[in-house]
Amino acid sequence: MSAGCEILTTAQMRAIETTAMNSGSVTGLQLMERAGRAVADQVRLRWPKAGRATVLCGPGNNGSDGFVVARLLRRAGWRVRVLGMDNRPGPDADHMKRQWLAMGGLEPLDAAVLHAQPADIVVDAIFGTGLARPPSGPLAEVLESLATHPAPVVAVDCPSGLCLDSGAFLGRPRQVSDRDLRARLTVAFDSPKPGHLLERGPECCGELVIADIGLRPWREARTQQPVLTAIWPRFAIPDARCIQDNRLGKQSSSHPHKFSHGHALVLAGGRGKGGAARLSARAALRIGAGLVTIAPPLDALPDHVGQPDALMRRGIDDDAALHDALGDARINALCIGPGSGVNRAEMLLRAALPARRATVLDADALTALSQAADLMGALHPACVLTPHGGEFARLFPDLAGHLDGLPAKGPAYSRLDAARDAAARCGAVVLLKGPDTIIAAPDGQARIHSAFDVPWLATAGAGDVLAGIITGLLARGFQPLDAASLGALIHAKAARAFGPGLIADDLPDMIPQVLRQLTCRSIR
Ligand SMILES: NC(=O)C1=CN([C@@H]2O[C@H](COP(=O)(O)OP(=O)(O)OC[C@H]3O[C@@H](n4cnc5c(N)ncnc54)[C@H](OP(=O)(O)O)[C@@H]3O)[C@@H](O)[C@H]2O)[C@@H](O)CC1
Ligand SMILES: [K+]
Repeated sequence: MSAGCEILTTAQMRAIETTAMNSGSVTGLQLMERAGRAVADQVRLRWPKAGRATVLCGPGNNGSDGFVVARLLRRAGWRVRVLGMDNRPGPDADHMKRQWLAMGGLEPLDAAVLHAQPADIVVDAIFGTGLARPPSGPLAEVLESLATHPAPVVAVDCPSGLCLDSGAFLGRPRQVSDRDLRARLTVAFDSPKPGHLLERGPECCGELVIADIGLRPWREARTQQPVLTAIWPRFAIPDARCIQDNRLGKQSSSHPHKFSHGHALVLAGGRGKGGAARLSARAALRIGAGLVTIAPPLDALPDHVGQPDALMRRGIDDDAALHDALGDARINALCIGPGSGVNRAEMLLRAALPARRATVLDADALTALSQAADLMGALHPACVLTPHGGEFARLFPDLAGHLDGLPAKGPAYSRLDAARDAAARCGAVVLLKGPDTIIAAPDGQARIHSAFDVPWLATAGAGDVLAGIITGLLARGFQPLDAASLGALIHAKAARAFGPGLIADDLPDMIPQVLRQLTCRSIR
């Protein structure tokens, strides 16, 4: 699967910047000038009529970018105030500051000064990738008062205080707060960073633009493959790094047969409890699994008659019956957990995991896993775990614990770190659900999928549908990391296409429309 756009950590970004400068082909001053120009250009694009800008410049290079923005906006006819610090910057930063001082003044970076005069925009260039600890003293006061400032905020690289590796505000609770600094627009450089997409990042960055500052040759010269990518990123990016996957709609042979698209087995719960598994099974059919069988206990088979007719039914009462069913090697993907009940899930897992088929563990299967330590040891690389935050905390309490409390220093431990650590520990793919869904593989590869714009996806049964989509993709032969990533993408796209008012039952039937969008040429 083409994996979308690469995400760079702040350390990787710094390394690329250093390599570029050491090559002698580009200087730090040139990079700063390009960064500042990119921000000024975006401001002028959105506010074509010159107005009043207040630019807040911090102690490091983020602040230097701010001085460039101030200079370029002044040249473009804006009335510009700059609030800055009386610190001793490095030579490049000093150069940028002097260039500004040749054309304008410098007021103290102070909350009262910020509010002393009105502005049409405020440019936040206080902290960027170098934020190392929670802001304190007067800088913290400026940031607090900026959060309630009436003018739109344009953030240079990120809203200041946001840790670009985790998406948490350093020194602040991780939950949503009225005191969060929310930018209207964030202009970041070269590549998105994890914090743009995780936790508070997407909401607080506002519109995110990734600006090209000429570092591409050094980014591409690195030998290692990207290990962290954004799936179907929804931000503007200046190059063609976002490639779509064309394999989804393709038949796997020139004479396709239903078995060439796999056979998914969805284990269901007892009488009257089959709805969740039916949602999963319907989604597995819609995503294109060749055959889908729903398997409740024998006495619950009548619950599933004709829903839908394409669904096959088979009674599976116990682990022995599942073991028998798995004698058919064509059954190549299992879904265990939705509506199954915890005891039944545990029994089924004991039979299923040794068979080493591709297996999605959701809902009750995750609870069963958290209660039986030996099952955790039976997981294998073809398993996909799909916990939400609560299930994750039951499965990996120590990892979830790292996310509690105030993030005290950067880079803060992130949901990405937690998902990666969990995948490495259990040897399976972990999809940690949320508005920022993270999909992590045991080898460290990870993907982030942001779906902050579809809050109506948080509806009963939506998780069962996701489990079914992933199971169907596994049946079709997608690797676990790809199946989980594409599953998250298609699930959110289906919800987006339906719009508010969605119930989980609507999701599977939106899948054909999403597939047409994703693979329009190859599916026809
Ligand atoms: N990478 C690139 O390609 C390019 C990057 N560019 C730009 O550079 C930015 C990164 O610059 P940067 O490394 O100087 O970091 P930045 O965010 O300005 O802050 C560091 C300063 O803040 C200080 N400090 C830290 N925490 C603090 C706290 N809580 N309270 C108080 N002080 C604190 C810290 O001091 P120290 O920790 O040493 O005390 C240091 O002085 C990046 O975001 C982008 O805008 C472009 O110009 C060109 C291309
Ligand atoms: K900033």
